[in-house]
Amino acid sequence: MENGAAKPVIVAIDGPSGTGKSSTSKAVAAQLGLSYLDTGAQYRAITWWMVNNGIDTADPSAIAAAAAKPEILSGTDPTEPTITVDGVDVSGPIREQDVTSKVSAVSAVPEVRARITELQRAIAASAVTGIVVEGRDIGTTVLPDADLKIFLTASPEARAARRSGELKGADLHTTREALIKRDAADSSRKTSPLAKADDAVEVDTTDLTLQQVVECVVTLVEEKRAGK
Ligand SMILES: Nc1ncnc2c1ncn2[C@@H]1O[C@H](COP(=O)(O)OP(=O)(O)OP(=O)(O)O)[C@@H](O)[C@H]1O
Ligand SMILES: Nc1ccn([C@@H]2O[C@H](COP(=O)(O)O)[C@@H](O)[C@H]2O)c(=O)n1
Repeated sequence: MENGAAKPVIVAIDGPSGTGKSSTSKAVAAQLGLSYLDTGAQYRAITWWMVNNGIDTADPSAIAAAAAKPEILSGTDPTEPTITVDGVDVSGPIREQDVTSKVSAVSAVPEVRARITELQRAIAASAVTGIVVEGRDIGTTVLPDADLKIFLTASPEARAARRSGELKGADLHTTREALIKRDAADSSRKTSPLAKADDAVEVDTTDLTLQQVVECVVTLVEEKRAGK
């Protein structure tokens, strides 16, 4: 860049549910002074709006017709990420079971994906030092030219154990089945399914601590920046 400032670095982190995308992305972004975008929160926010406005989430044409209506704003400070819909803070309600069970159906609708993808690209383009963007299709569709693409994985057992710890001891079997069901829906949709980009680095987090995963990703970003 002309003034000698470093070029913004764009990091895409994708993977199935519970592999550690949010925890890793926030920590990496905070450590490296980058912005952070949780794209799952945006799909959850539009799902919350559909439910609250009486849209039938089993009816793709009703979802498509309403997709442009809600105003979704994401705050990208990794130490305090925010999400609002029409000015309302929805960071709590979007994590509730009702939204979780409906988000895959809403996010499969092409008009929803087009709208949210446009928002995501605009946010990434305006990140001054760079950004870590996490989701399901960031490396494949949203930011195919990202400087670094990571695809996190973990066994269903490890992911269920992590989630049930988070949900204060929710039943392991039920949690595992719910994760597998959501991943299957996200991987099999026609538009921009959950997938590893050909040029993504796969990191299996099953036997790694969160700290180890963060260190691994930070090292990969630093190597990229150094042109290695
Ligand atoms: N390597 C790890 N070892 C142990 N626990 C972890 C690890 N990575 C993340 N966790 C924990 O697992 C849970 C899920 O992590 P996180 O929310 O980051 O996953 P995610 O991939 O973003 O999930 P989702 O896609 O469903 O939002 C959190 O409680 C987090 O603290
Ligand atoms: N890039 C993305 C990100 C998320 N989704 C959909 O949102 C759901 C919730 O994501 P979480 O990360 O908050 O669990 C997810 O199950 C997908 O349906 C998406 O489609 N694309």
